[in-house]
Amino acid sequence: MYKVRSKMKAATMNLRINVLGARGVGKSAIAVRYLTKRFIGEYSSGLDISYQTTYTSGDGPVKVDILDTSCQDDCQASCHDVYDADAFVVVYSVTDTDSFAEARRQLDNIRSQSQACAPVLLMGNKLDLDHARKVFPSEVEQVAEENSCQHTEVSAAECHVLIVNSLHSLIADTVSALRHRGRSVKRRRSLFENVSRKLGSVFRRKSFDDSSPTMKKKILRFAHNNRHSV
Ligand SMILES: Nc1nc2c(ncn2[C@@H]2O[C@H](COP(=O)(O)OP(=O)(O)OP(=O)(O)O)[C@@H](O)[C@H]2O)c(=O)[nH]1
Repeated sequence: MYKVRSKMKAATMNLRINVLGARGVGKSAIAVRYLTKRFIGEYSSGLDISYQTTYTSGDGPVKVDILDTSCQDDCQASCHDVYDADAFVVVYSVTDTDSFAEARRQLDNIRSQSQACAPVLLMGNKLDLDHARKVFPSEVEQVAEENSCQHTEVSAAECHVLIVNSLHSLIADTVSALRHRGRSVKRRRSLFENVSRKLGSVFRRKSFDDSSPTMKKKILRFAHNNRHSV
């Protein structure tokens, strides 16, 4: 009897996450924080940038394309491409009610497009400016519930931990949703942009440990409420 060795590799899954939201809410800051753990303060505006990273799930590697959309608000609302993704991060600023209204419009658009069931993370940014908060948790919870999406609040300026945990949770949900729907392999055009190598020399490292005591408290409270580990 001969032993037959299978050389078949587990299929690699590709998925795309689009980051949407009003201008200046911190979409680029969040994407760059997730990919490099760093915050540089100023980011190029007016261009869609696609980044690629690999997430390791229990069933093997998952190639993740993150599209940081940067078109005008009215363009985002009408541009079909921005809704062509497996999952979405919809960003608003906790200090800006207009940006939250724009986030609601984006959620409506996502839910009325072909990706109506795609996992969505509603992300309030600029939590370090909590003293100037204009968007309150009760209304966010209601909108998140109406749209069946996860929600969290972060500060791209202060800490990467919640951003990383929230995005990993979104990716894990997306992988299991796609596997449930029986999609093992999906190929998408991807543009690789190694932001770490390109911008690494000008980044200033800032982590949870560097955060102020007040910020640490806020982060721990949100981590507890959202069941993340810091
Ligand atoms: N205080 C504070 N400022 C932030 C934070 N995140 C981003 N910013 C600032 O907000 C401004 C806009 O950030 P971007 O990441 O360029 O925002 P964007 O949504 O990508 O902007 P567009 O590409 O023009 O749509 C920059 O000056 C950032 O430094 C944050 O968590 N806290």
